[in-house]
Amino acid sequence: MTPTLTISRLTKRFQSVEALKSVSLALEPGRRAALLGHNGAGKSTMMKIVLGLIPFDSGEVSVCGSAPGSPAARTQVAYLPENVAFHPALTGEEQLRHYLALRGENPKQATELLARVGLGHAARRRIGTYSKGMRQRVGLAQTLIGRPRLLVLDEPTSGLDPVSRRDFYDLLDGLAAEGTAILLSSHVLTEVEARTDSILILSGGELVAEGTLADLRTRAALPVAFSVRPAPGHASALAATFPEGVEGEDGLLRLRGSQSEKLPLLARIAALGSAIADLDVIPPSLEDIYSHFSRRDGQ
Ligand SMILES: Nc1ncnc2c1ncn2[C@@H]1O[C@H](COP(=O)(O)OP(=O)(O)OP(=O)(O)O)[C@@H](O)[C@H]1O
Repeated sequence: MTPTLTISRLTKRFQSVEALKSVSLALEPGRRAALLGHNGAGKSTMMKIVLGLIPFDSGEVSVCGSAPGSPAARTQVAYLPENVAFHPALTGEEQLRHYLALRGENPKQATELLARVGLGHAARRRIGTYSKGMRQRVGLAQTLIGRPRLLVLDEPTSGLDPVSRRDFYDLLDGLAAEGTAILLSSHVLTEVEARTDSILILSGGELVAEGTLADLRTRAALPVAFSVRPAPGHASALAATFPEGVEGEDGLLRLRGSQSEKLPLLARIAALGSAIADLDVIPPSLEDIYSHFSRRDGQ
C-alpha cells in the first residue's frame, strides 16, 4: 500500500537548535499514529513541515505523493490546532458554511459535516455557547471539508473531559476506517495506548522509537512486576521462598523480573500451589516505556 505520508531523513535546524535530526517514518492509509515527546522534542516542527508551513533543511517529505505545501498536497491534508478558535457570535452551521465557501465547496455540506461529528442538534446555536468538546468537534468538522486523506491533529483532546475524549477518538476511528491517515500529538499516554495503531516517540529531535505498543514493550525489555497474595498463614513461607521480594503492608509480596525471568518466576510461584491465594502480572506501563525511550540527556 502506498503510504499517505512519507518522511525520510528529515532534518530541520533553527539557528543553533537542531529541531529534527534525520527523522524517517511512513503512515499508511487508515492508520492512526501518535506523536509523543517532551516539550521541545520537535513535534510541532514536524507537523508544520508536513503542512508545508515551514521549509526544512534536508531529507524528503511526501504527502500523498506531493511536496508539502504544494496545491496537490494542500487538498489532501487538514490540520486541527490544539486551541481551535471560532467566532463566538456565529452558529456552528454559519461557521462551517463560511469555511466551505472559502474552499469553493457547496456550503450546504455544513449540515452533513456537523451531523457527522455529532453536532447536528447544535448546528443553529452560537459557538459562544458551545463547550470546549463541542468546539473541538467543529474543528474536526472543518478538517473534513474536501475529504482529506491525512489529518494532522495537534493535541486534539487537550482540555477535554474523559467522555468527550472517548467520543472524539470514536470519530477518529470512523475516519480511519474510511482510509484517512491520522497523525496526532498528545501528552495523554493512556489514551494513545488504547486508540492509535502506532506510537512515534521524538526525543531531542530524533525519532527514538516507532511501532505498536507491543513492539515498543518488547524492545524496551523493561522488568515485569508480580504481585502475589499468599493464602492465609502462608505469608512467611512465601517471603522465605522469595527473599528478593518486597512485602507490602497490604499483605502482598511484590517481585520484579526481566522478560526472560518472567516464566521461570511464574513457575516458581505456581509450584507453591495452595499457598498462593492470588497473583497479578503487571507489565510495564506506557509511561514506563515512554520514559525509557524519551529520557533526556543526563537523565
Ligand atoms: N521558530 C523557531 N525559532 C527557533 N527555535 C525554534 C523555533 N520553533 C521551534 N524551535 C525550537 O525547536 C525545538 C523543537 O520545538 P517544537 O515546537 O517542535 O517542539 P514540540 O515537541 O512541539 O514541543 P511542545 O510539546 O512544547 O509543543 C525546540 O528546541 C524549540 O525551541
